Amino acid sequence: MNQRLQPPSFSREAAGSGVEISVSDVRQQIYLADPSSGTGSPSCCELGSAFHRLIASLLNSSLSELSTIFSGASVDDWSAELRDFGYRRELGPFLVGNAAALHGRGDAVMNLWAAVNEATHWLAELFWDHRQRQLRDGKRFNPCELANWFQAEVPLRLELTDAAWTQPVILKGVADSVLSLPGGRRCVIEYKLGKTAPQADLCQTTLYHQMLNDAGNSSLAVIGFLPKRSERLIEGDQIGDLQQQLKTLIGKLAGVDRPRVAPLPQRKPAPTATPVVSTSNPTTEADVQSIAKRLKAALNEADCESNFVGEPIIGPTFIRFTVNPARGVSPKKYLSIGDLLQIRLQSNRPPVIQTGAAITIDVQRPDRQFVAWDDIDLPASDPLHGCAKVLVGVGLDGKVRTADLADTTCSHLLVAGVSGSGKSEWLRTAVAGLIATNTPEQLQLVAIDPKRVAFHDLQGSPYLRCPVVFPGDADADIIAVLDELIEEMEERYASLDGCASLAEWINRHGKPVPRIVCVCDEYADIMLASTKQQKTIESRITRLGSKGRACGIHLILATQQPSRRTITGPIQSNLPGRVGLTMTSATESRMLFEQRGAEDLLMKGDLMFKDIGAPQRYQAVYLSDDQRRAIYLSSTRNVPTP
Ligand SMILES: Nc1ncnc2c1ncn2[C@@H]1O[C@H](COP(=O)(O)OP(=O)(O)OP(=O)(O)O)[C@@H](O)[C@H]1O
Repeated sequence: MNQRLQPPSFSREAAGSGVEISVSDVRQQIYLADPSSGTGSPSCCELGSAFHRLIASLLNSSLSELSTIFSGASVDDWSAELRDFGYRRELGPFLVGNAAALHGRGDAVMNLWAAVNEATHWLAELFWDHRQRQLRDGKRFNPCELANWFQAEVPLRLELTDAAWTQPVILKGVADSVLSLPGGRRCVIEYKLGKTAPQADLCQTTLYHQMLNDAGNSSLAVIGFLPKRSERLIEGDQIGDLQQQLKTLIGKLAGVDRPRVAPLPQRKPAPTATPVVSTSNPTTEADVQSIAKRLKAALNEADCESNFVGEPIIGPTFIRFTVNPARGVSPKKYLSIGDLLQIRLQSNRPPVIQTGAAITIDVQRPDRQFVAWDDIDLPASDPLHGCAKVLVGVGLDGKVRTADLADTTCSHLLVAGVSGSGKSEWLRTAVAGLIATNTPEQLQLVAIDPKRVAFHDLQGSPYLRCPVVFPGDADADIIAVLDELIEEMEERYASLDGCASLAEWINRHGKPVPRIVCVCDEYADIMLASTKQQKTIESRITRLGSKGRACGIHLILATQQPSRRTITGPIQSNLPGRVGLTMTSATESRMLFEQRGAEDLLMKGDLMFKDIGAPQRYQAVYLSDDQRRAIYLSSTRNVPTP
């Protein structure tokens, strides 16, 4: 059964003066919104536990055992000895003892074995490096010293409070491992076996990190072992925004946040845009009541008897109704009645229906409003750093949503949508937002434009790092452009001089270094030119995606065709922020968000955005051609600095 369709059931308990919630609950909720992992089946869980026991047991070995294991002459010898020892002590007995339960699960067992190989090699390398350091310092190699720095299965607890919450939340969980380094620094480590859910794993580790008392002086690492080892190490001071977003999610899950009802926004239509359904009268409260009545009747007709929860919320593009299914009605059923609701509500497209803690039904607003640039407040800009926030759109609460490129959860963005969905407009407005909040010393743009119309107006802008690249022109060399960015990235890393990030370097030296944003419309057109080109471009994107953020280099890539051919594994995992405009099918929506829904969006800048948790719906900001040109060609920041 599709787990996403079940309402979440959290192990919420009243814990004296607060609501208790576990880190696994939070992870599960993020995972269900983005279920790209294969975790969850009992046999896999059993293998996962065996894997964790194996690592803990290796690290708990005695001095004489470790000395024997590490008596060989190379790191490969150490790795082989460690693996064989682990097999004899933990894995072999586990496999024999569970032979019946593992019958028919040969693939899973082979995966476990591959992960054990990767993990023992990782440990062998750690011990080898430690030995080199000890020898360099004139000390005797003592493997137990390093092993003792690891503490396995560490129980953690944290009380969270917030002025907007009705009561505190007690967060509990058990971290896989805490590494205590000399000098007091600590690192939370989560070991991941099998295909990981990167976002859920990062969030889980971030919470454990926050639960350490000395979170400011510690870091976190998520280490995956399948199909190959992958390590993601993050310094504590880089995850402030993620922690804040997680706190908001926790407040919701624990049911302690106070509900908010947004006022009815009446925004100016954009000069060139026409409403989806023409109406001379703006939506009134009476109209909303009438739509609610028709919706209720249609739900009853579809055997989805529902109770309406709270007031409908009116956004610029649609009206959101929140409902609870009556007893006996499956939440899954709502996902199959979109076409009927569309007919009964006489709208152009089926409503967007999302299931989760409650069911939301987004009905097209009869007098669709567009969000004009002049009506929004741009994000604040720091006098030294500028601003790394990209305009995403305006939400149901009337507030502007931004994607912070400095944040790990959306350091690079993938944008997708059919022709006419508003993709190019979104990219152009995103670029305008960045220009308006930075000086040319704080921001440099690299624009790649296969359609030749998306960034035409940028030519001549003082923010361009190099002239706009028009693939197809004789002198346009995309690979060379990406290679130049990689070279810049490596140079920046080399000159960080002990600073954990570019931001820290800028603070230390008190002068700006430009953030570089490479924005590319229709990247799939370029990538799919040939198999060789695909591999080459993919490898460049992977390098920039995995290492670019810390030194201020970011990618924003757009495509009309979100398919397996264009959103390949490396691109999926290295471009974490997602902007989805209208798609042709639910399959495409799943490609980007792991859930359906984007196929029912209403074109013209109606979009979903996802960094952590479930995707949220926004209306993109509209910028007229003249305004955009003026912003592109100006050389000063347009917003006041705080
Ligand atoms: N945020 C917006 N607000 C209002 N109208 C919009 C918005 N974004 C796009 N539109 C309207 O939708 C039309 C199509 O947008 P756009 O050219 O960006 O689509 P696209 O997805 O890039 O399509 P293609 O790939 O064919 O170029 C625009 O001409 C504009 O009228």
